[in-house]
Amino acid sequence: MTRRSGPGPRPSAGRPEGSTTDQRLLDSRGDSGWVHTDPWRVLKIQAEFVEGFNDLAEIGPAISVFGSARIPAEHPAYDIGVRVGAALTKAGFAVITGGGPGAMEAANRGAMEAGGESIGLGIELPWEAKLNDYITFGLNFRYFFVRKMMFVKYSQGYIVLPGGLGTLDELFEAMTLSQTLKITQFPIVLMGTEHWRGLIEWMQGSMLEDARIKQSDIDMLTLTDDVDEAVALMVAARDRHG
Ligand SMILES: C/C(=C\CNc1ncnc2c1ncn2[C@@H]1O[C@H](COP(=O)(O)O)[C@@H](O)[C@H]1O)CO
Repeated sequence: MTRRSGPGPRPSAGRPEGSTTDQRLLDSRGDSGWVHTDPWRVLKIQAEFVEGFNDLAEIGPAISVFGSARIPAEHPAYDIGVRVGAALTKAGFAVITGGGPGAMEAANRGAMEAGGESIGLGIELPWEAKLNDYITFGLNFRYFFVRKMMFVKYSQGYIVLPGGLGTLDELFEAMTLSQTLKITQFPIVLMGTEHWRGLIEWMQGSMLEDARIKQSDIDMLTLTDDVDEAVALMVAARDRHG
């Protein structure tokens, strides 16, 4: 794992050419050599947990903001991300993102420009993926699963902007953890009614209709276009539960 504090040179993901650490752990079908090295990987994984716990332990109340890595700064959702980051800062939260481009950069930018703590938890990817320029403290993880746990552990709620597979992964992990009471009192706001309405309707018409989920599972989501409403929900949860 690599670390960056404040603006300045960004750490590279620190990986050899051609593959990532996650790939070497997960994508090793048929090569029995890996079987013998896998146990030793635990030490690397452990080290990543230890460093993450150590580096993030002192951050105050924080909210994670997720969303598409692929939107340009001209996209309307980018502006929403900036406003979300700024409003969370003004409400006293640190802002945590995946540290990448698009919606992540937008939320980090809003937080940093508002003078707040802007945290990026980046991930080693097969292509050059740098932390964005609006981060006051950044970490680059090798393992997706370690990084995903850090988002949940060190934030008090999620604000989720329109996104793709990565965003859905982060959203549904939090929903599953809430459903199974692994996390409690964890508000999840979906920003962008146009983008998210179809998903909610499908959940209602298919998953709920077929009794695969309960209404309370859908009710854990708040759908809005209003940045102030999204942040007010986070503030209310913080005030209720400290
Ligand atoms: C697409 C490009 C770079 C991607 N870089 C990323 N850096 C950090 N985190 C990322 C990146 N891509 C995805 N993520 C995580 O998933 C979510 C966004 O994924 P989506 O599929 O775009 O919805 C995001 O919240 C991150 O945590 C090159 O420009």
